[in-house]
Amino acid sequence: MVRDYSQFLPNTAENPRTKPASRLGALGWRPGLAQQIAVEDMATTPPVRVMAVHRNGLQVMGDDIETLIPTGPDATVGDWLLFDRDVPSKSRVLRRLSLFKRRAPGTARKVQLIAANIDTAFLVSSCNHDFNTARLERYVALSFEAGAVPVIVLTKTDLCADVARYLAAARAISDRVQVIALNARGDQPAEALADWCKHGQTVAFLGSSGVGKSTLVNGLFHADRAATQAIREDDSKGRHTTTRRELHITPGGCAVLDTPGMRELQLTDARDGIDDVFADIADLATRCKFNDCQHQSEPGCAVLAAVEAGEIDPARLVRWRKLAAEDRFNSATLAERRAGDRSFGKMVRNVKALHRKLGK
Ligand SMILES: Nc1nc2c(ncn2[C@@H]2O[C@H](COP(=O)(O)OP(=O)(O)OP(=O)(O)O)[C@@H](O)[C@H]2O)c(=O)[nH]1
Ligand SMILES: [Zn+2]
Repeated sequence: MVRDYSQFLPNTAENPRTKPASRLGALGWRPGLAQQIAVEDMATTPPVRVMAVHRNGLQVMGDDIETLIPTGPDATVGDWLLFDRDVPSKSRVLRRLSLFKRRAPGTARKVQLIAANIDTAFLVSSCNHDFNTARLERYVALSFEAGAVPVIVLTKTDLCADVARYLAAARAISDRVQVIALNARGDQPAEALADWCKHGQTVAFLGSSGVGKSTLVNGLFHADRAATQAIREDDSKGRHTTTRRELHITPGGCAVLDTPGMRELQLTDARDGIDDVFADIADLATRCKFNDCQHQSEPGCAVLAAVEAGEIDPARLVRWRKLAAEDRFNSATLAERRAGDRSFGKMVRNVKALHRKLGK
């Protein structure tokens, strides 16, 4: 059977007038999702996107559908469902193209879905003392792990005398991550983020409170959709102004997520994402003499050799170890944690010792 998905594809910029913009297209519908459903089923179980998660259900939207599905499907904001008209709560969740998740606090194994089908994760930091390399590395690892493309956005360039220094530090994080710097309050955001905010794309903003996420979202909408509040001048910390967890579609057809939950993301099962950020170190580690090399003091350790040779920044090695340890700890079950408490404590001491040894 030949499937024709053309009607579900976003209109291209070249032919915006050929037909009215498909709502599904603006919502992010695309071939990777369309191939999960037979064309003849599109009418009986039409695709809908989860626009918001409420206490009493999921707010979904599709072509000619806008409704609340009572709690049932194990879905999160950004998910695509095949809407079951007869029994909405039995709507099937489509395979995700990306997924941000975290472990529920308190329990060892329960996974909470945060956001699904995010194409680009804007990792926002301002050019002031909010800037923290380790935190950005963590967000980059999470984004890689989730399957989203991370882009680092440095804000408040208008208040900073040395933007180049922040740019250099952010660029050093990974050569796979683009970095942009801007004044979020000006009219730069829409243009600076345009490459990632095209019709049919879904983007999310991650970053500490007060770094300018809502301001950037405003810039994309050219309107005051997300309320921004005055920042406390003294410590560069913003007040908590964002409380919603939903997708908004810009006039240009880009779905935008700005959710508080994304800030508190823990590293869980993010081993691959971490290795992507620290690809150089992870590569070297495969060349250590011992398979289980801890890169502490083992003979034939390729990582330590590279540090000694000045090829690897020792501070970066320390951050990699911390991130990997955090991931291991968060990913472990309660039982594993208990059993591992002793070795975890030992590992922490080892990292601290390495810290001291390297004079960091
Ligand atoms: N001068 C200047 N001010 C900015 C910039 N970006 C954000 N601000 C200001 O910083 C304050 C906080 O910005 P928000 O956009 O609310 O920050 P947020 O990241 O959304 O904060 P939460 O909602 O708490 O997570 C506001 O007063 C903004 O106007 C910037 O690039 N330059
Ligand atoms: Zn080693």
